[in-house]
Amino acid sequence: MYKPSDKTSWRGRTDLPDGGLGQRWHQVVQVVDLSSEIPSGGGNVAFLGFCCDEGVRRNQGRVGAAAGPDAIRQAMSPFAEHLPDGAQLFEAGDVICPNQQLEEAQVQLGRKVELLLKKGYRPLLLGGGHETAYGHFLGIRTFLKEGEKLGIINFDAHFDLRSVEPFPSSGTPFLQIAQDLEKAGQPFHYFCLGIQEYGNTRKLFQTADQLGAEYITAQALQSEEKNSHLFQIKSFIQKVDRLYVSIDLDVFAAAFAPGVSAPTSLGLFPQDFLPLLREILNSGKVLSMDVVELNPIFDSDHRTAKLAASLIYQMVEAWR
Ligand SMILES: N=CN[C@@H](CCC(=O)O)C(=O)O
Ligand SMILES: [Mn+2]
Ligand SMILES: [Mn+2]
Repeated sequence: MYKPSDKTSWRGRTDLPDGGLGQRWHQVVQVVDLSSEIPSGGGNVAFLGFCCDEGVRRNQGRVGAAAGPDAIRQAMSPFAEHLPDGAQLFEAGDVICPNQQLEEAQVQLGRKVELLLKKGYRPLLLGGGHETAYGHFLGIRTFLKEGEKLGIINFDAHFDLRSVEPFPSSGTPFLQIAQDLEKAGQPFHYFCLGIQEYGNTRKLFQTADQLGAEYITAQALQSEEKNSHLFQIKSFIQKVDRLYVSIDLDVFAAAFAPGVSAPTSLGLFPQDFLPLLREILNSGKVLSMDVVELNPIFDSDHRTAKLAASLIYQMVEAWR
């Protein structure tokens, strides 16, 4: 289920006459093959794709997110290279979900995440539907030290706390995580930012409340109370040791993110989001991140892929 990168999606313009000063991401990104021994990551970011939309299919969504990772790579390719001295970028290939084998693909994804973390990389996963999150968590959980408290920050129009019965899907990952943590006697610290009331039933709000989940709606985030939101985020971060940050692109307004499984007309503007992301990354607690739900089939003019790529540019720059 794992395919190392052959770098074919990393292509873009070149400015050869400018030499080293004209470098772009597609020219500096280095392949790491997770099927063999890998060098230490030295705290650098490694991209890992999850080519999967089986969870979206099961969740009655419009499929296409399996092609998300390559679309994001193509959008990142031409970025001008401004990495800090000594920083490197790594490309760790894809975990691919064949023939509806979602559960096994999530286990495989978890193993690759765990390997990257153990070797000292900062994993940045490219989804895939939001079923990416459960596989991602499996790897994070195995890496965490005994007693370390994990906080999960999910930017999403939806809670993704649906019942795991009759089957797991892109709508269930955070309830799966809550249930796994409960079985292990560990707390579930979950903060969802950008919730749309009309996109979540009373049942989902009830589940969120029962689990002690924190959330801020998109409408509140767009209001003037910016400082109180930053304060709430800081307080959440203080309670935990490590952070897993998940960004579902449907948290953004459909004008910016049309290419997702479930578009959100009244979603966030990127400018609402960036100060929150910076606050989170400045904490120094972020262990691993993902950007999910890009569906290239509906992505007019690659708008959503370009948004995802631009967010990743900011994430790579501010992640410390
Ligand atoms: N990944 C989650 N997706 C949403 C889809 C909502 C919709 O189809 O409208 C959810 O399950 O809530
Ligand atoms: Mn989601
Ligand atoms: Mn969503």
